[in-house]
Amino acid sequence: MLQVQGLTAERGGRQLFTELTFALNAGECLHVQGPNGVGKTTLLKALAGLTNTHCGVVSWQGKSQSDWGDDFAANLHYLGHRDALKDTLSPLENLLTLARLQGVGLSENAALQALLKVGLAACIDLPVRQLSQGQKRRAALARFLALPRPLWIMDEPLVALDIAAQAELGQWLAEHLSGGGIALLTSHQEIPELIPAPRILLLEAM
Ligand SMILES: Nc1ncnc2c1ncn2[C@@H]1O[C@H](COP(=O)(O)OP(=O)(O)OP(=O)(O)O)[C@@H](O)[C@H]1O
Repeated sequence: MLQVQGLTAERGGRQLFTELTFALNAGECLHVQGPNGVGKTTLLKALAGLTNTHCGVVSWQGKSQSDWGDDFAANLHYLGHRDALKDTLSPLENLLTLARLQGVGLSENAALQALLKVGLAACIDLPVRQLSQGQKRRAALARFLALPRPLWIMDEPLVALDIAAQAELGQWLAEHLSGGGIALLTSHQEIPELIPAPRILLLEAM
């Protein structure tokens, strides 16, 4: 379970959100909504433990982020505006390198299966710098499928994806949730139908 208690953040001297409190159980998805600049990315980064620009308590499985320390990251995948891929490496090398750096066992065959699932059969060995934006995003999504983690945090995951890939992402999210995973995402686009439907958190300008 992800628990958020009294989360407050400001950026550049401006209060973004204050005293946010909610909990997400296994199988639940939260769609964070709100206008540009309201603080959605800031919230997702705070929940992923990628910023310290906030105060309040974020707990995962009953233990606070600070108590988890560096081990917290192993519970989640984060997809940000940038795809966090090394440009000179192929999608396959990116995936295998990530797994190695994180000390996770991932066979080449399992990595290939994930890359095929995200539709990258034709560019598995190309350096990422030669991929289109949508292909880069697919390559970034491959790690969600190759390295199972219970918490998925996705900032505008639909950006650059074509219609077919958007529908597939909806399917992967649904499978993740039905397997007991938790997901938080932002999207200015309508997200493909999920079962169960996401809960909504609307951030409003303060
Ligand atoms: N590094 C930074 N330093 C100062 N202010 C920042 C910084 N990053 C973001 N901000 C400010 O924090 C506010 C919230 O930004 P954030 O990216 O969280 O918004 P958002 O809701 O995700 O917006 P969008 O829908 O445009 O992606 C914005 O007003 C932005 O100008």
